[in-house]
Amino acid sequence: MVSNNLYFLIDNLQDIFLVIGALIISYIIYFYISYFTRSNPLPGPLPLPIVGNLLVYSGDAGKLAQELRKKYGDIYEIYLGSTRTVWLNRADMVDEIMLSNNRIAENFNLDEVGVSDKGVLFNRNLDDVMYHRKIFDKTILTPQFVKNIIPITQSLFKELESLWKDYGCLEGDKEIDFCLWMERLGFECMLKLLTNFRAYALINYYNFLNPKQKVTVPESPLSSVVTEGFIKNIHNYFPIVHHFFFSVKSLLRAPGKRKNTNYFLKEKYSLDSNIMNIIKLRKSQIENSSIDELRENQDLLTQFITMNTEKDITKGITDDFHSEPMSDGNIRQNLVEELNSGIVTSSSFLCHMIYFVARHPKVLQQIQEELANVIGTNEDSEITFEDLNKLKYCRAVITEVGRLHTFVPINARISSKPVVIDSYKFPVNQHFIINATAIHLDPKNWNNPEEFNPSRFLSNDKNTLMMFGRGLRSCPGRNLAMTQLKILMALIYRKYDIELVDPTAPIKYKYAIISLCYELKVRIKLRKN
Ligand code: HEM
Repeated sequence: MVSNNLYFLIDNLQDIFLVIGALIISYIIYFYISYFTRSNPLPGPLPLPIVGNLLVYSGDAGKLAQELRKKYGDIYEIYLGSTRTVWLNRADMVDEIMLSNNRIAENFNLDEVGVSDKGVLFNRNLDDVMYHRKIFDKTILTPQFVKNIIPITQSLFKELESLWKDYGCLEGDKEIDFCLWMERLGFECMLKLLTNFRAYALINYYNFLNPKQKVTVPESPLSSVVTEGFIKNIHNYFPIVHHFFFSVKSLLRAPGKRKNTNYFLKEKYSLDSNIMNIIKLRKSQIENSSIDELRENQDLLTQFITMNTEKDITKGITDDFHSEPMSDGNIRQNLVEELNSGIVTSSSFLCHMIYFVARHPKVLQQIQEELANVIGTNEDSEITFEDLNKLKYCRAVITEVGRLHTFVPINARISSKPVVIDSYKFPVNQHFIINATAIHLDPKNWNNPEEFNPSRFLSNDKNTLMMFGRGLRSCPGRNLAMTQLKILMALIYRKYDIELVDPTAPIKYKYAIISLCYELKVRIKLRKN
């Protein structure tokens, strides 16, 4: 009896395997028939079913884009999972497509981390995106808002200098990791600017480095927030998105991937709950304050929370089509994106600038001459918005760093109408990847593109520059970032000499949507004159 049942089971199992095998083979045949008969075939590696070309992806999309360009030319196609993406590598190819307001297709796993239906960067709800962008245009993009970062950065830089002094690293003989200090400075500046809270990240980091001579951390409503953990969450935000974006959904939990997937989900959860605690705290403060008290400080968080409520302090930045308050999910995600971009992108950028300038003494000399001419020789004087506007060479240095080392090396758009590129016709909803690095290093656009030469931006028009993207989805923090980078440049270079511990080593960064610096060992010394 038992052996009869066993034979029956084995017979049926064989049938089941045969059916599954036939289905798989049919799918593979169907996949390759569709592939070889697709319209507009472009050069590119042969994709595999389900994973597409993701198996060739080793973690750096910027480098991959360059390698593929060498092999396949200015336009080629790559399958990210089952999505066919067309990669564009020349400035004249991207003009029209950059005007589209749509960035991310459905099947990139971003729903898993809750970023595709909230905020701006990866949100697929275009009505929400454009609404949030309108709000940004009336807040973070305005000169009134941007100006606030100047006193905040100057005062926090003084706090940093005093900690550096106590730490004994201003004599030029002690190594520090500039990247970690700048992330914490950026964190305090952005937290203050966007939420009007302090978390004392600089002091906490000093205490971590110097456990025997701790500095007292002042009382703060955010004292329950563990700043080092919070900063790690923020640092990890783009790596989280990168992990999910460049993975096939069915393999996210496969051995070898599962550990990272779980780690990143935990980090995102922790980031969200830290941000939610800040929102709850501000909401309770709003409940207990009059509208006049709230008007005294126009931080972004209070504006997000009060818009379209009876305590609206925003002077109507919303529009006629949106009469509801912003949802908690959108407040949270917008704040995550602003904080993250303001902290990690700007501090990584600053580290790259320090690195380039340290390797080009003539550029440093010109920066210092401009600072002396515009701001004067008093190394502790207040720096104003008007001073910063006169720093043309410093601006050129920042722009040249952004060109030579493209911070967002590849960018994405989806066509919102049919488009013709290089005589290929593409339908609506075609996914494009724009290789900004290739455009920044194209000899057709730039003389000696591999050379670090800030002076090119004193005369050259910047038509093909993609440092802050382009079109309706260009970076809304561009004015803020420029101002903050200039003020930090001024505060650092008018007073200190910075030496790379290993001047011959390449800078340490990894690709994670942006180019994320994770270590910059330097020695700092007060300037002699
Ligand atoms: C050096 C610093 C920065 C660089 C190089 C940079 C670069 C970029 C780039 C290339 C994009 C994509 C634009 C496009 O697709 O056309 C972007 C988007 C964005 N950036 Fe920045 N950014 C910086 C700083 C900031 C700051 C300080 C903030 C805000 C506080 C910010 C907020 C954003 C947001 C919210 C988006 C998404 C916009 C959208 O999807 O419509 N960025 N940034």
